[in-house]
Amino acid sequence: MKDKSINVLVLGLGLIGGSFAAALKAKRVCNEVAGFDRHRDSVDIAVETGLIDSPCYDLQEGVSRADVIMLAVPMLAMPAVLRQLLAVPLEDKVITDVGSCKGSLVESARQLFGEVPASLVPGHPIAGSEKSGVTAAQVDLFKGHKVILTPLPHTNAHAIGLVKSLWQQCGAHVDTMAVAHHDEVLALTSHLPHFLAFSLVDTLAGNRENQEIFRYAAGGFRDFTRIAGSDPTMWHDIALGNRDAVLQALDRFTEGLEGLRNAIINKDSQRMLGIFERASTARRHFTSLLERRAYMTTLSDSKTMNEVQQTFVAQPGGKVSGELRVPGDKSVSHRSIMLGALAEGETVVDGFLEGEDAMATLQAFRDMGVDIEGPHDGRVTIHGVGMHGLQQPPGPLYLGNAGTAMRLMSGLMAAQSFDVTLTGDTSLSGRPMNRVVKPLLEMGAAIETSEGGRPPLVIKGGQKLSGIHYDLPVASAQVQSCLLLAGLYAEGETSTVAPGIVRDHTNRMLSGFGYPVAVDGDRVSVCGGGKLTATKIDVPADISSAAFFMVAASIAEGSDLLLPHVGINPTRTGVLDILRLMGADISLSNEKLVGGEPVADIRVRYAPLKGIEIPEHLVPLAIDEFPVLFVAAACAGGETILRGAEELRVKESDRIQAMADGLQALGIDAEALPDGMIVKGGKPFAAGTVESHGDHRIAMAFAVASLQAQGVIRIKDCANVATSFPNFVRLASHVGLKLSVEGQDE
Ligand SMILES: O=C(O)C1=C[C@@H](OP(=O)(O)O)[C@@H](O)[C@H](O)C1
Ligand SMILES: C=C(OP(=O)(O)O)C(=O)O
Repeated sequence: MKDKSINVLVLGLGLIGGSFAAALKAKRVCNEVAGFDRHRDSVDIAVETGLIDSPCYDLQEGVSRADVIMLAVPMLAMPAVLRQLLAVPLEDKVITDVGSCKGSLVESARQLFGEVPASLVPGHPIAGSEKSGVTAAQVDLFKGHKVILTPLPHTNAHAIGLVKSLWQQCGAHVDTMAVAHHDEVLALTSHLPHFLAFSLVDTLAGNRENQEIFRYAAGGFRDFTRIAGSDPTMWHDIALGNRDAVLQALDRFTEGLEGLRNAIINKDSQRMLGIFERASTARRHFTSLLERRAYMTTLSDSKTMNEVQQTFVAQPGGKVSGELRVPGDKSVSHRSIMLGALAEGETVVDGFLEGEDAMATLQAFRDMGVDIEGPHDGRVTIHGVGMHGLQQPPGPLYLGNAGTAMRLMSGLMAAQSFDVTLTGDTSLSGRPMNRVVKPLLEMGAAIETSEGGRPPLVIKGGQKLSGIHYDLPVASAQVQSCLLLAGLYAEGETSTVAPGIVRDHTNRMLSGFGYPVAVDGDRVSVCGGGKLTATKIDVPADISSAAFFMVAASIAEGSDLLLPHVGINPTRTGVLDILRLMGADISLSNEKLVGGEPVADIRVRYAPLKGIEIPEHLVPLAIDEFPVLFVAAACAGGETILRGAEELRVKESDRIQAMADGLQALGIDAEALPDGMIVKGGKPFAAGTVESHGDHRIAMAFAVASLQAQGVIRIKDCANVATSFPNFVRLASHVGLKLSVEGQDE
């Protein structure tokens, strides 16, 4: 908005009102930013310190000049201020506020005005501080923070747009929520922690030993109680303004605390460790999710306040050498949690992938009441609850970026006795789910999707499933696995036939857990009603992660790299076959079977590559490796043609388009086909900037390209690399890539 004709009046020049005025004034987007406060001093200070353009000492006169009136007074003062506004002709003036509870404001407005004015846009910036008053105001208080607007169905769209754009001018990200939902969410995430902090400090301060306590109070006390220094009046108002939701939150907390107290009384170590482990990983999991990506993306498609656009900066040239153990296999890690949770007994998993995708699955099962210890150095211990032991999670299960988690879990969740909703980030929310929903409905499941068969999946529990035979229309291991997992609970036999070879980790692992699986040619089936027995799982290094370094070593002269303990399950080795057809020098040693999965050490040495027509039957065997194989193709002499790979268009991004665009941006002749690509290779990559579209494999593929580049390659939006390959930059740099990360670039 650059509407210089707008006059804004801020009523209440405390921390929030003062900062809002200061940010708007600094941006020079309004004709005038005026300020009123019942303490005249505050108005004078706001003028002296340049927070506002002009002072307002007469409320009625100020209101009559304003187009937008921002109510930034303490919550319990809101009704009185609204009453004063009643006396002024408001015409089409937009009114908004910053109160922490929206229900009470809306109710006051309804009582005073008869109905809530269409020009009232309730708002709440999530950016406070334990400091208060006009002197604490800061021009950048809202920068990068979230503001939640809670308009009513009849709120004027122009008014919403205007308020939204003012907040955006202050640097905030704006989300929209329903009033009641806002109050419930804030009661849990903000109000409850504040009341606990006040109560803890008050309790300790009243203790006879208080001197000693405060003298020796260490980091834990400091961290937990910082917010107890907040403005008492404000929090008094919030307690009363959001009383019902706050009481519910306090009750939930008291119940949890009582559980912990009992565990301590009974010396119930498993219970205690369960609580601590769940909390500690949930904290880490959510911190990493919230710091970098979509938070409640289903509520709004805007990006979050914390969305950090990581950019990889790859310097040109170099080679790769030495030894590199890449992280654990993602497919096996997901499945180990799912089957371990449903097994009877304790399953120990080693080599677990501590990437965000697998951690999302782990967190989801914790949310369903499964005690899971770790990961500690790749080890996870799952205390299985048996086939019918999962509990209803407290809310939707958030699966981040992980398609595998959502598709496989939809099969399991369809068969539970409780309702559950599966959600994901922006990328996952755009991926097709009808491929699993359709056959699950045939089995008797009750599932609703969003428009076009997209997530969230709302799954109704208590359905009786019956086995079916299903011919998969696409060669998808996720669809096949989903049906086999649902089949564990279905009456009779569930059988599948895929139109090509798909990864078979589910069958192998089911057998490892003692569940009979019949494999007859391309037909795979299970009968429902059996049980899983806990086992030990050794997760091999992920061949899909190793693939980046196989290509790296193949394209950079002088390279010689050893990748130990990589999974070489024959349903995953398409990348080895394709690279060998292109002339790569790859040798395998130390081949063995660990926990039902074949592994080997893979040595790759530089060799000149040639373009090939990629045999179509290899497509499902290398489905995740094409981004980096396109980089190999660009370095190979001649033309490489891929067809029959339309599935690449519905991965974390449209991988055909994303790679073709990126290759072209780096000067490579790449033509996107509906189901593949033609790459004319043989010349180095030019310097340039490419978009990864938040897709981990696109980001890592272009990092590898830098080895053959003439200048710096900048790769945008790389935070999702952590979904499948934690520590990629460190490990890649260790073997020779010249890679660094630029923080926030926008
Ligand atoms: O079953 C699995 O673990 C996976 C199957 C593949 O997906 P599709 O089944 O969609 O091909 C693959 O792309 C994904 O990364 C993991
Ligand atoms: C497609 C992928 O994963 P998912 O489907 O689990 O998101 C991948 O890792 O390349």
